[in-house]
Amino acid sequence: MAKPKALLLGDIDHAKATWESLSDVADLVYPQSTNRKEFLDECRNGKYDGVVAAYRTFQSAGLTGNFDEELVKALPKSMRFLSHNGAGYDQVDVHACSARDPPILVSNVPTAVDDATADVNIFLILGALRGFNTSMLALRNGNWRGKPGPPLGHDPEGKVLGILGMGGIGRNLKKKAEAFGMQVQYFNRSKLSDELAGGAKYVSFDELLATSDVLSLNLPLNKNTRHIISTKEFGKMKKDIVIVNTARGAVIDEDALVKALENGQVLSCGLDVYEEEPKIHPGLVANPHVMLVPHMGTWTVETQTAMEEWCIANVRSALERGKLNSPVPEQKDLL
Ligand SMILES: O=CC(=O)O
Repeated sequence: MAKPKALLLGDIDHAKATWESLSDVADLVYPQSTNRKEFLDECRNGKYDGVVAAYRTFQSAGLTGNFDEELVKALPKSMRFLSHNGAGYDQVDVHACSARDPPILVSNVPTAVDDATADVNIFLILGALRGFNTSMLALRNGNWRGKPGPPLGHDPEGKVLGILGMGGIGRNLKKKAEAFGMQVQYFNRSKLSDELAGGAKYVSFDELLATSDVLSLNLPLNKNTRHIISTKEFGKMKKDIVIVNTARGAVIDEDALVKALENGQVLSCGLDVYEEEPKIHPGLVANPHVMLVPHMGTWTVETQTAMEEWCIANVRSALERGKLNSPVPEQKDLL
């Protein structure tokens, strides 16, 4: 009997041997196309017929575009599983995957990303509180600390950290921030159990905005969270708040953020993610009070390896057991 096929969209850099070991249960197939149109043509021309599971990376959107309704409809009927390499899966229209007949079940990578992302979060919190960017820029421009010298920074000790979105990364960040003496409060769609909250105070969204010294965005991007922080929300915050985002750029309205920085409502911010990556709002690039990292939350050998292994394990499980190990929560009714 012919083996099922497994399709790779994007690159595997660390777990190559594990990917290749899937050839004991599947024929491994790779796209020849170099853009979305060609990929859609390949799908429609039957090149991927027999593909049961696909593995995709965040960067593969450069080839296929987002997994939107058009793409989902073009995929072969044989395809039942999509293993997405990333915690955030806003590039995948899960609703379209569920609605297709037969549905495509989607998995993501929770937990493996938590430590590295929360580390970048802490780096950005400390950097933005201390205002390191101005003097780091001055030094590289040959001006030592710049003139008239950098403004004094602020200690994390005793500051209130508001975490918006208390999933795995938010909870990991909480523990790290407490080691720096920060007091943690959070808002989440639902209150966590005492055990998961670990003593962090649950507050309303408005209270989080009004009483945090540092606000960290740790929630997924979806239609309910796009621009969850915009002009109205900045207006409810403490003056001189520090904003940090390692989630997805579009949870903040970048235009509104630039204005809030310019009018002094926001003291400084630290960003790893942007609304239109790899483009960055010129108002952010121009502002020395903004720490900018080019989407590197999970960019470590250890974490990238763990994420690849995780996704391949999802593909193997799909092929061998007809089940994903870490299905996305939106599809729990389909399982
Ligand atoms: O951005 C990184 C991820 O979603 O894992």
